Amino acid sequence: MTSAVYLIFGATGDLARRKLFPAFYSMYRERKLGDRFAVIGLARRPRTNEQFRDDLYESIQEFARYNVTKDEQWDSFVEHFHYLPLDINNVDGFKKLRELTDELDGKFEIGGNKLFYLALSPELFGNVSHNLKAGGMLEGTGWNRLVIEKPFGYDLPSAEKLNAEIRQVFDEQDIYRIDHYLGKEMVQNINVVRFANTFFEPLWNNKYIANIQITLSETVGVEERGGYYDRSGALRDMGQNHMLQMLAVMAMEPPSRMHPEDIRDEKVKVFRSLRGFQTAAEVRANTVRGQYVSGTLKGKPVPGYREEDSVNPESTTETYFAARVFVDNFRWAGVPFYIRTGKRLPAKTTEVVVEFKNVPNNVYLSRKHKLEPNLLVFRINPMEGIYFKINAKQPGTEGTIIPVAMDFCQSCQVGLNTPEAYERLLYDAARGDSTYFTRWDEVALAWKYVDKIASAWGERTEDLHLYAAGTWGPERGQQLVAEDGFRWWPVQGQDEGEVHWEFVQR
Ligand SMILES: NC(=O)C1=CN([C@@H]2O[C@H](COP(=O)(O)OP(=O)(O)OC[C@H]3O[C@@H](n4cnc5c(N)ncnc54)[C@H](OP(=O)(O)O)[C@@H]3O)[C@@H](O)[C@H]2O)C=CC1
Ligand SMILES: O=C1O[C@H](COP(=O)(O)O)[C@@H](O)[C@H](O)[C@H]1O
Repeated sequence: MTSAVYLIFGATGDLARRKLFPAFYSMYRERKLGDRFAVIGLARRPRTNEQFRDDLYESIQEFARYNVTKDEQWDSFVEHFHYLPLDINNVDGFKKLRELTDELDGKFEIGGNKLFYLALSPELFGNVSHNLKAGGMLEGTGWNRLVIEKPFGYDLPSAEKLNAEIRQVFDEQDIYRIDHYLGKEMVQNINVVRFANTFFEPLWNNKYIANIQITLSETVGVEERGGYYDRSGALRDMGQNHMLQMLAVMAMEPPSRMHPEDIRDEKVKVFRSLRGFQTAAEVRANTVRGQYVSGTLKGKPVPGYREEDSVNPESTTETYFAARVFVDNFRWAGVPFYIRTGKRLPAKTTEVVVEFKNVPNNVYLSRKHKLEPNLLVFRINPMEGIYFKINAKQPGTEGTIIPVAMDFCQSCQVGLNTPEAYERLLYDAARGDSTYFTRWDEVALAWKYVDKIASAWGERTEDLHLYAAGTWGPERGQQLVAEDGFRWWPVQGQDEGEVHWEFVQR
């Protein structure tokens, strides 16, 4: 349990409401916060403490994992929450902030530790850092940590600028860059499955693995987020961060110890080994971008991307992105990693599928049995589990071979109520554990890789493939995998009952 004053910049915003406040409540209920903490909500609009606490209650009621009622437990939780109107661009406000922080620090016996959470648009990050220093917020005893949200820049040059601004004030070790996928239970489980079991690691290489597929599909459209998304697109919104991070976790070498820097060093080696694209033609051959047009999802008609209110009606921003990625090192030479993500796809799901090579000599071929490859599937989100597909004899037959599943359904056992990524990450930042936050060199290398794609795409728009909402993206996305003799394995989503592992006996 760590004592700290949590300063939430952007406390009236969507992220704070949907993720951060519910995370505080769960941490409190699970006794991870203890009693020596305070939370100061900061934003420009005026709010009294009472109004802020009412907003807090509503957000927890709507989004938290625990039920909440206005009882004694609530009273003792909410007394830790305070609000201060503050314009980040005005340093004078930071003096008041210092006074309130000191007052709460004394009242709750915190000892000077401060965690600054920037739930803000990234253009404000530099000014906040500067004014935190100028306003005297970083002086005194205890630690000061900065938690920042994605997107971390728009490309490598803008990310470098942002980083330089922040680094004028904070050391790298005190900066916690959020990639909330790293906070997901099953992403963290990938390392455990890989490094705590005897039978996966010997197979984890190009001798036995044919390809790895990472799918991050969403049923939601862009809705009211067009202001941000239309400038970003799927490649920057998901590809540069969540998808490449998951790829790195799958591909990294075992670290010598489970120390944050050792783990991040191994991920950096993966990023350095990514085969960068040299020409626009290479980019076109290995990537696909698409944009949804109107279609039907879950039986309901939905508008196309360009028809969304918050989007430019002539937008060429991609809402779907797929790529064939190679990690040019000893372990992975020749193994394609296929990654894809899209909005308005038929299912909300994140899955990582490892497709193994077939046995070297199929002794069953004479019986006309084409063996299905073994699959190991990490089901990340929203269902959580690990799934293994193997070939077995169908009972009662002369030797008919069928694929069967070994299915560890984590969410069936512990429910969908496992800690949310934000809870875990907030807790880790407060404890000073940066394992599941991205280090600057990872972020920079990921931008370097993605920038090549973005700039090749920027040169032409002819290859923006349109796909109907409710489908699995453009046909070209299927071809990308088929060209290598593979296919996307169907993923299991929560939203679409018809999407399932149709070839597996459950
Ligand atoms: N929402 C989400 O689910 C996710 C968000 N993110 C990232 O988190 C960050 C915040 O996103 P989100 O909450 O959606 O954004 P919102 O636009 O909903 O909130 C922005 C917040 O910033 C405050 N703010 C804006 N300007 C100032 C200023 N000059 N001084 C003080 N406060 C200011 C606003 O309050 P006020 O107007 O009162 O000043 C508001 O509280 C972004 O970087 C976003 O990309 C990342 C992943 C998911
Ligand atoms: O970072 C983002 O992630 C969400 C998807 O997150 P999930 O945890 O719900 O899978 C995505 O909708 C959003 O566009 C992106 O900014």
